[in-house]
Amino acid sequence: MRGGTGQIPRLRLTLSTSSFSYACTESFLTGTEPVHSSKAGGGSRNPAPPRASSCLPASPAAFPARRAVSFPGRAVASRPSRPAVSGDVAALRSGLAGPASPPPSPAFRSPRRPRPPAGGEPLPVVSSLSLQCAARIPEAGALLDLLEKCPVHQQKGSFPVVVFEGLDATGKTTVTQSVKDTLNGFLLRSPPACISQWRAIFDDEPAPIKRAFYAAGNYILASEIAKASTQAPVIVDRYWHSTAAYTIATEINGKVQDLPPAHDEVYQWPGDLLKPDLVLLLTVDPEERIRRLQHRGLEKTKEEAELEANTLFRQRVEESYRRMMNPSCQEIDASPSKEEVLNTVLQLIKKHCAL
Ligand SMILES: Nc1ncnc2c1ncn2[C@@H]1O[C@H](COP(=O)(O)OP(=O)(O)O)[C@@H](O)[C@H]1O
Ligand SMILES: Cc1cn([C@H]2C[C@H](O)[C@@H](COP(=O)(O)OP(=O)(O)O)O2)c(=O)[nH]c1=O
Repeated sequence: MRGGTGQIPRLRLTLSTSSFSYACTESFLTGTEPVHSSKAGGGSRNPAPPRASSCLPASPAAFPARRAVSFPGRAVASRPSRPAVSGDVAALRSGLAGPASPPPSPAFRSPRRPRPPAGGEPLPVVSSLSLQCAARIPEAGALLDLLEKCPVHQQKGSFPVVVFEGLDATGKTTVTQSVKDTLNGFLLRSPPACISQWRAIFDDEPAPIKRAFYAAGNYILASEIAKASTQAPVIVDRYWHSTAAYTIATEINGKVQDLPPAHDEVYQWPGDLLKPDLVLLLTVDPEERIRRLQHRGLEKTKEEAELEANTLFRQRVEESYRRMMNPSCQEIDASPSKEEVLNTVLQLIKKHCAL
């Protein structure tokens, strides 16, 4: 069924009254089995691991050949030309290409539907949306399959969960690996390893679809965090704050002053996403960051190219990080040596987490 007719995907980014989520994921069904957590190796960027069996859909037949289908949604999905600033903010709040009015309470539209009654069929709208998504992007179907397996209410274990955020080349990969080694913990990243092989595919899609991928990745990652945090401290390289900050900075053009004001609901953590204990935001001055980027010499993602070319974009991402709430980010100057940064980080973790 997944390879059905070329209907228009209904992937929508929705920013509603308490946070934002992705209407594509309205089609995500709920399930009961947690996704297995993986002990990440760290160090390598954008890993494309062999398909982990625990994360795979049931059969390769689930992946019909990709078809080039023209996509009217593109017009909606591409970055909007800049209307009045207040219009941008209103669009962010009420939903890009989303419903004209905010959804009824509960205000936050979870990427997932409530669990269907035991043994019950998925809601018709759910299955039809899911098929629409999957018809054009087979990997979307596989993503839905994975999300189905994640429990709806994800409980953190007793060990601390510490997230590292920051612009590219601020030192996240370096410090997360060292903290993981020091604390003998788990190192996980967003998007999680089990879906990272599809990242290039979704990165080439219009913005709302791409973001739906990252948003879904956070929920899949949350199940891995939930499981791992019952066994050891969990270190996370990017999580919801990245998805939110890059989305806001992309959808709002212009200067930092044009961002939704501090305390706006767009900076809120989603109500149904497992929260970390501590979020550390690594910052370095722009010159040092460029030096590190050049030294690293890896192929650039679109966001990285944008960050390099566009000072305002970089400022908007960083400022959006600073405005994130509940949990907010604790900023760390990551310009000193690797050893000094590690020391600062470890002290903060000791201070804020029960270790
Ligand atoms: N504190 C530091 N001082 C100097 N160089 C650093 C420091 N931290 C990281 N680097 C170097 O900067 C580059 C980018 O770091 P990386 O950890 O890959 O950043 P990110 O994961 O945030 O993109 C790498 O070449 C890394 O070795
Ligand atoms: C996790 C995540 C990353 N991104 C972007 C930010 C980065 O510019 C790009 C690459 O992220 P990443 O692979 O984590 O790069 P790095 O190790 O250099 O930090 O993807 C999003 O736009 N949304 C997200 O949810």
